[in-house]
Amino acid sequence: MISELRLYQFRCYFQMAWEVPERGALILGDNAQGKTTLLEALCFALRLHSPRTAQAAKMLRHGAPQFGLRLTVQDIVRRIVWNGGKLDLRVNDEQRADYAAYLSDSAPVVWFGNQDMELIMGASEQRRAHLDFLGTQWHPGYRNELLRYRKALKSRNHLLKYGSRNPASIRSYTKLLVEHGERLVSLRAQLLRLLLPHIVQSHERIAGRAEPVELHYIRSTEEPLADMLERSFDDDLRCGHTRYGPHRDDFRLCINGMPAADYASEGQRRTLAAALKFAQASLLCEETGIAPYLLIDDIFGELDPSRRQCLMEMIPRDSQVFITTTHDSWAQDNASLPKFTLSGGQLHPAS
Ligand SMILES: Nc1ncnc2c1ncn2[C@@H]1O[C@H](COP(=O)(O)OP(=O)(O)OP(=O)(O)O)[C@@H](O)[C@H]1O
Repeated sequence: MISELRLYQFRCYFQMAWEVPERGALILGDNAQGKTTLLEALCFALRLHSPRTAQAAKMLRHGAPQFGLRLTVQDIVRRIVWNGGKLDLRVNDEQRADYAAYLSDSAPVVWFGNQDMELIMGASEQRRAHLDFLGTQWHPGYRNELLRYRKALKSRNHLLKYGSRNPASIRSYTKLLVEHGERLVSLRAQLLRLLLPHIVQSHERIAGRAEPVELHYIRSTEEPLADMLERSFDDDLRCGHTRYGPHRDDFRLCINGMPAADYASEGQRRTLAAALKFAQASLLCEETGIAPYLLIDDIFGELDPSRRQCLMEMIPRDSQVFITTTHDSWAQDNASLPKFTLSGGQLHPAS
């Protein structure tokens, strides 16, 4: 459990220290007070991942030269300093050489923000990002394959764009792309198979009735990736980028046999998106044996009281949970978490 968080020059926070209650907290604040930023800081300190940006530099307070995060989890202190484009990662003052070393003993996280409500209908990038964040927390090999795939893709695209006179070099990256791409696809498909029963269960609890839910992995090509990349070589050269592979894959949720993105009502899509998030929490519990931290950003105020109650009951018992809201009334109704108000970058226990 997290017992303390300290921020330094992190987005809107100049300096802040917070003694974190054992069960987590419900954080109430007006718009633009730093609620999402607080959850982002927790997410980054735990997983080196921000759901808002892929560039750590964006988290730097405007005009500041560096930012720092310090998280105490039981008797372990995790510390991150970003300075001049470099991240210094330490656990109990010992430097961790890279992301993988820092993450190796950090607990999983489930992030549930407002934009996730659009997960079913939204762009495929959003669903891939969602799947990859889950995958990297589920299986150590997933992160490895994903990073190697991305590296090969970046190099191949660079050559396609700027080095077209050298097809042999492009083909050497194609080989790497296929090798890591196929492994990544098979891990993603395995992950979706494991996730499905958790979604079915969560969906039934939230919707209050059983409806057939399916989950399909959609490849950007039906052909083996190696064949497709060979066949599209000239077109890729003309376009200057790689048009097939796991970076273009997607997954689709179906309800009652029909794709939810095309046929489900808005309410059904939101229920499915919530089910997907809570399924993620129960899958991570089951697969890693560790209750994930839940970071829930401003979604509860939008839901009716019975649905809120249902979601609260679905939070894994041992999870530490952080919920933000602008809705005073819902915060007052909810007696189960310690409450704080956030204003001007400072947290205060709510009376
Ligand atoms: N890098 C940065 N440096 C300084 N301030 C920043 C930076 N990035 C964002 N901000 C500001 O931080 C403030 C708080 O943003 P945040 O998204 O955390 O607010 P919030 O309380 O979640 O608001 P809302 O309820 O509207 O979602 C905003 O005014 C935003 O413009």
